[in-house]
Parts: sequence; C-alpha cells; structure tokens
Amino acid sequence: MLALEGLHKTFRLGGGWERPALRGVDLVLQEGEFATLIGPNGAGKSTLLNAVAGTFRVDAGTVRLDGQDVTRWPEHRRARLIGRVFQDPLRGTAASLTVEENLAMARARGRRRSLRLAVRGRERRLFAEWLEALGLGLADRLKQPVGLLSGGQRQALALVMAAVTRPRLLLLDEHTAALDPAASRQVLDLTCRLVAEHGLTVLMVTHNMEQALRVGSRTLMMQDGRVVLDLRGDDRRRMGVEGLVERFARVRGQRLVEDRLLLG
Ligand SMILES: Nc1ncnc2c1ncn2[C@@H]1O[C@H](COP(=O)(O)OP(=O)(O)OP(=O)(O)O)[C@@H](O)[C@H]1O
Repeated sequence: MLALEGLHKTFRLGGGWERPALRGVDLVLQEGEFATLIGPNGAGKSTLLNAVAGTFRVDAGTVRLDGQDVTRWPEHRRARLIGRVFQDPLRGTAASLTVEENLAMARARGRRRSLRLAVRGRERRLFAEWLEALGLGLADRLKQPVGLLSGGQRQALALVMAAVTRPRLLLLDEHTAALDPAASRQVLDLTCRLVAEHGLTVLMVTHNMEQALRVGSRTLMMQDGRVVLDLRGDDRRRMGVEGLVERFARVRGQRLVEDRLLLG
C-alpha cells in the first residue's frame, strides 16, 4: 500500500548549516495496517509524515502509494489519496465555516469535484447520522461555526472529515496530544472505530508508549532519521510498556552520547 525506499531529507538552514532529518528510511505498510510511530524529539517522525504527504521534495528515495510512484507528485495531488490530522485542532477544520459546511468540504474533496458548500436536506440528514453515531454532542451543532467547538470536538470533526473521504492512507501526527485526558481518550476511541469501519491504512505518531503498543497492529520507533525498531505479531504482544520505555531510553541515551561526542 505504502512503500518507502531509501528516503533521505536534509534541511539546509543557511550559513552552511545542515540538519539531516531522514537518513535512509525503508518502510512498507500493507493495506489495512495500522502502525504507530514513536521516537525521541527530533528523530524525524513529522518529517517522515511530511515526506509521505509531499509537503516537500525528498533529496533521495521513492514514495509509492498503491504501487504508483508519487515521489514527484505535489502535496495537493497526493491529498486525494492521503488524509491527515495534525496535533493542533485548528489545522484540520475551517473555524469560520459551520460544522456541516466543513463536512461538505471534506465530501467534495473526496469526490474530486470543485468545492460546493451548500448543504441540502438529504446530505444534512446524512451528516447528522454520522455525528449522532459519534456521541460527542456534535449532531445538534451542524449549523454552528466550528470556531465555537471545544478542542476535542474539533479534532473529532477533523478526524471524521479525514476518514469520510476514504483515504488510501491516513496520517495522524500526535492528533490527541493537545487534548485533555478525557477528550484524548474519546478521540483515540473514535480513531479506532473509524479506522475499523473504513478499513483504513494508518501511520500514527504518538509520544505515549501505552498507545504505541496497544493501538493498531504494528509499532515503529525512529531515531536519528532511521527506523530502528519494527514490532508486530507476537513480538509486539510480548513487549510491555516497560520494555518499550527501556528501548526508548536506550536510543535516546545513545543520542545524548552522540550529541556530547559531537559537541566535545
Ligand atoms: N522545516 C525545517 N527546517 C529545518 N529543520 C527542520 C525542519 N523540520 C524539521 N527539522 C529538523 O529535522 C529534525 C527532525 O525533526 P522532526 O520534527 O521530524 O522530529 P520529530 O521526531 O517529529 O520530533 P518531535 O517529537 O519533537 O515532534 C530535527 O532536527 C528538526 O530540527
């Protein structure tokens, strides 16, 4: 479904400074796989998601989606195949538009038609049904501007908008991290429900070890621009949070030692 081969990306910061962020990432996600991605700060997790989404061109390597080489496709073209939810609830929805207008916008995107925000009766009933099923109190607020919603409600809406277009791949970049614990749990439950209902293929960045092991079917760990751990099946089931924390501390410790060597 998603196949990454030899991805490299170095950010050039001016004054001759360079920051390598991806140093040869190889990764295959099968259709319907739900992988979580952890790693210390600066490991390259968001850069990897950006490379897949086409936010920038990679320096080397290929990105394949459904067997198509999309490496040179611009972001907007890849967006027809890829849904994405960010950490910031403000990024996935348009604050000045109503809940139903946001949903209409998402549906129009999924159908590859021009944007049409006028919502008719049948469509409104369909939206109400979707939101009713979430049980987050959104169904009665179809005509309210999204700017009036709580962060959790807004993130739930962003998730529904990303899922209803039936993307071939869903990228979740710490999408529950900015929410309070109750909202975070609700949005994570909703994520699992939507993923199961639509049979989505998912790559989800998280800093929560428990989530990284218990949510989805595969756990990846990055360090210094590479995937350094890939757990699934029995290995994953046997791995406890403590074991993962220990592996994480080890890669982070190594990073600190390397940084000290560099600074020294
Ligand atoms: N636009 C950019 N310009 C310059 N450097 C960047 C840019 N984006 C990322 N980097 C650098 O690339 C490296 C990887 O960053 P990235 O944001 O992908 O890490 P991350 O694993 O997502 O970290 P975090 O968990 O803190 O979000 C870091 O050294 C970061 O400073």
